[in-house]
Amino acid sequence: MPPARITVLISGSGTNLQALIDATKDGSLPNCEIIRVISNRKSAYGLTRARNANIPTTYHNLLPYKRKEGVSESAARDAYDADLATIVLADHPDLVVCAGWMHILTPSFLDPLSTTTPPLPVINLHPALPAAFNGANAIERAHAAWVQGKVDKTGVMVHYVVQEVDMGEPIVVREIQFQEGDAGEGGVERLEERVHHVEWGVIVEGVRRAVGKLRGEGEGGEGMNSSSFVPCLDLLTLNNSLSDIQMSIWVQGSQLNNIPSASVCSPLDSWCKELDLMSPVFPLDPQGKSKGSGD
Ligand SMILES: Nc1nc2c(c(=O)[nH]1)N[C@@H](CN(C=O)c1ccc(C(=O)N[C@@H](CCC(=O)O)C(=O)O)cc1)CN2
Ligand SMILES: NCC(=O)N[C@@H]1O[C@H](COP(=O)([O-])[O-])[C@@H](O)[C@H]1O
Repeated sequence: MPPARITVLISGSGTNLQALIDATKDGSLPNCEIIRVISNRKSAYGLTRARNANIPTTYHNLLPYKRKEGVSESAARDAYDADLATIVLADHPDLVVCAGWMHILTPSFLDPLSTTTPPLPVINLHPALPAAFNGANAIERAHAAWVQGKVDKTGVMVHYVVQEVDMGEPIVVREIQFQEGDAGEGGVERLEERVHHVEWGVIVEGVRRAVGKLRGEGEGGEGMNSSSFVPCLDLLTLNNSLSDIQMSIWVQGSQLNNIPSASVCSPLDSWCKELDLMSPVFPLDPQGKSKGSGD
């Protein structure tokens, strides 16, 4: 079977792109190839990561569209997105991954992809739980809600992209419990660091599942212990210590319940091992410099 062709959209440092690049090389994302990286920001360090990995890159900026005489903001965005779809479709990818893409995608982009045969799926990494903090700055907003006592956890998900922002069907969801150390000076930054470490694993698992689904490999995707796999189990809640994993079960974005890991049946244990979630070692920080900022 030829490798799955993946196009990645970025806007910033590209640490999640780097996690995908590393995964295609170390075997944790088997038979997948990143065929192009597209950024809306010229200075995005993710473009450097792509070039270092010999992956074709495209810089697709919105400003020239907005500067055209007599063109409204929405018309400019439509034209921009239509051209983005043309760029993407020219490579005949199997999957598009938004890894920190900081534009809301309009139907001018989504419609051409959904009407190809087969439809070209778009997935997105979002640093929040389903329907919790949709849109930009989700980590900061979740932290503010925790400080105000409104939430006791946040998380990361990969979901299918639909027009309604961050409301597409979740593919993988992982909860993150707030910690005492998230309060006070530097609390947001400490939370962000934990969120990013979780993201680097979740984005790989999300792509693996989306590719598995494209290939008709069932819920868990290739390599999962699918015979005993609990299909609806998409979520692991890691509280402060890995030794005490709380399992929550989400189905189609709705949380069903929390069950203490002690009562977890063996298939889940094997699933945990399969995903290396029992290990205290999260995915290594993708190589390359620390998070930069987009321009
Ligand atoms: N139609 C969709 N587009 C996008 C989705 C989606 O689910 N449906 N996911 C987002 C990613 N994203 C959150 O995960 C997100 C990114 C950016 C914004 C946003 O408000 N962007 C502003 C501009 C911000 C900037 O340029 O700095 C905007 O587009 O006006 C919201 C959500 C990817 N797109
Ligand atoms: N709403 C989308 C969104 O907030 N995406 C976020 O952008 C960052 C990209 O980091 P990276 O450039 O280092 O991969 C990630 O934290 C990702 O969750």
